[in-house]
Amino acid sequence: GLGLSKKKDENFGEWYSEVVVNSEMIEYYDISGCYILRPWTIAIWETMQAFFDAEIKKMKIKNCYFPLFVSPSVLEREKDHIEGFAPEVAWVTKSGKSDLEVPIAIRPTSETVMYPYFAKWIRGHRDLPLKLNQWCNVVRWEFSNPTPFIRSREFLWQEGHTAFATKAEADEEVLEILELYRRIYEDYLAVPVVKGKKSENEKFAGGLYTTSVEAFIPNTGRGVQGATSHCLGQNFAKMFEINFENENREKGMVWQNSWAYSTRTIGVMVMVHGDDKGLVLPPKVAAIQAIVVPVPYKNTPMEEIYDACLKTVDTLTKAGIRAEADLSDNQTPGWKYSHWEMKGVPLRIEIGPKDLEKNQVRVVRRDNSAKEDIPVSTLVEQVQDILAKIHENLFNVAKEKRDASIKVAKTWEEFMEALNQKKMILAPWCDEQEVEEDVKKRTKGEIGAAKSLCTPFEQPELPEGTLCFASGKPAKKWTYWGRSY
Ligand SMILES: O=C(C[C@H]1NCCC[C@H]1O)Cn1cnc2c(c1=O)CCCC2
Ligand SMILES: [Mg+2]
Repeated sequence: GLGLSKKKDENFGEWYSEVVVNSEMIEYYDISGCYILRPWTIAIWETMQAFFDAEIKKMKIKNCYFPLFVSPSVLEREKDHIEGFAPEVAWVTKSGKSDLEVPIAIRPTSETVMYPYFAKWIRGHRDLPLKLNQWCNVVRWEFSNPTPFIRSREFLWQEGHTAFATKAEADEEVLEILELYRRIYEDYLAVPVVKGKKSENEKFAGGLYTTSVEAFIPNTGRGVQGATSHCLGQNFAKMFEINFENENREKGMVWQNSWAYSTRTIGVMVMVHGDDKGLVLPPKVAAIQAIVVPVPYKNTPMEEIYDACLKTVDTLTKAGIRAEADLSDNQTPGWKYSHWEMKGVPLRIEIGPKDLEKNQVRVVRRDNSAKEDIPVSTLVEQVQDILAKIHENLFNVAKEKRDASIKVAKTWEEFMEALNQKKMILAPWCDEQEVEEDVKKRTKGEIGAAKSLCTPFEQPELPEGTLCFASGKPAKKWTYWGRSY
């Protein structure tokens, strides 16, 4: 088929939109901010889900399902939680022709849906820890520019909600889940992320502290919050009276966490790895890892070539590699090459007459276009090795680009220069909330203000006397700053 009409480095927004459509991941929908997720997307989502679901099952976390609908009294119970978000809540006000007595909210997240029942189910310390997760959709009626996967009015996610007798248990789980999110990005999507803590300003208003994995899109110079793992402290326990009787028969409130990753992960992967030929899929999440294409030659009999293609698919499939053959007889090999490149299939395997003669196949990598002739006898192990190399290369290239986008800034001038160069800025900060507010005010503009992205757990050395880049007060920590999605 035809290639992309937009280039990644020239018109990122339109390039992205074209890639997600031409790779058959997304179909646009008639309601703004809503998108159809096609099988090519769901295959990616299911692979990550299989990993994450297995991992949380090892942690004795159980899946459940709570209703989509929330009654207003409950939704508005936790004040800080809701006031900042109220405009984003979608409401059902009618059924058929008649108005509902009381409007019903559609869940934007499920803390308030679940926690009245946590209060009911948790009586004594034997009921703890209570650890639930649900795979569902949520609705947030966002107004800023909708972007497939990155910012949509409905999205798929998992949301974990856990309750413990002690803070120590909650703290430990927050980091255990955060490590799973790092693995989703780095081990499955080949996207480098930074683990860190959100500022007071940026944390989940209803919580005690928020940790996150932060990605970065070099082309737009914007950070993107990849996934979050919050310790809620006892805030919601107080609101919803979730308390228990401990061993000494004392009444105590539970310590809670909530954590989520969403289909936003897929958008980050597209933005980071995609190129001017289309999507580039990391092998672990590719629905098809190797596409076998027959290359006819003048009057050679096609049956032999087709048989070789099907045999190759069979051999690879038996070894656990997701392989398919494109034997459609109404497209040229060249058309097929660009079609499967657009869809981001990591490996193409070409089989023509000379390959038959030499009992070999020609393998072409999607990430760097490298070509290699491989004897059929060692096909499986070589394909497995190449797929592993593709993941590694995608990660390394993305990490180099991300690291090249990081700039250290110690003064306001250096900060502003780096910000305007679309960098992710690592700066010493006094950790004062008003100073962050001030940075937002001073950087406000057409393309959005800068804000803190996270305070990385890996802190560089902070020499005595280092001053905050924004306030000039004594700096307390190194923090990443930047514009964001
Ligand atoms: O959703 C969370 C916190 C928490 N929810 C559960 C999973 C982890 C974590 O995302 C924050 N949040 C974001 N956005 C909104 C809300 C909200 O609570 C509530 C109202 C509408 C918009
Ligand atoms: Mg939001």
